[in-house]
Amino acid sequence: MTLSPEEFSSLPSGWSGDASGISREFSCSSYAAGVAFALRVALLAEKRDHHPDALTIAWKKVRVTFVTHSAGGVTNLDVRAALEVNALFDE
Ligand SMILES: C[C@H](O)[C@H](O)[C@H]1CNC2=NC(N)=NC(=O)C2=N1
Repeated sequence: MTLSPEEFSSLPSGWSGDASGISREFSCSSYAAGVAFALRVALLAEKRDHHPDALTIAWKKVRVTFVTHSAGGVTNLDVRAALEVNALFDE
């Protein structure tokens, strides 16, 4: 089931979006730290079998976007993934 408007207003810290996906941009201490973080996001996604729609590495920044492709919108799977990515970043 896709998120209700109320659920969109209480996304995990730093995340925003709409029915097309939720995203957060993470600031990293260096380009290499960003690449390492993106790899950890990718490995988590493999473990959970829930993958970012987009995982973009830029200079000292990583942007992560989730949407549940099979549901055609944002679901609790995406919110759970966002929380886990936040926890990875905060480790
Ligand atoms: C077969 C496999 O479980 C599916 O293709 C999974 C993989 N990862 C996925 N990730 C996301 N974000 N949405 C999906 O619908 C999805 N489907």
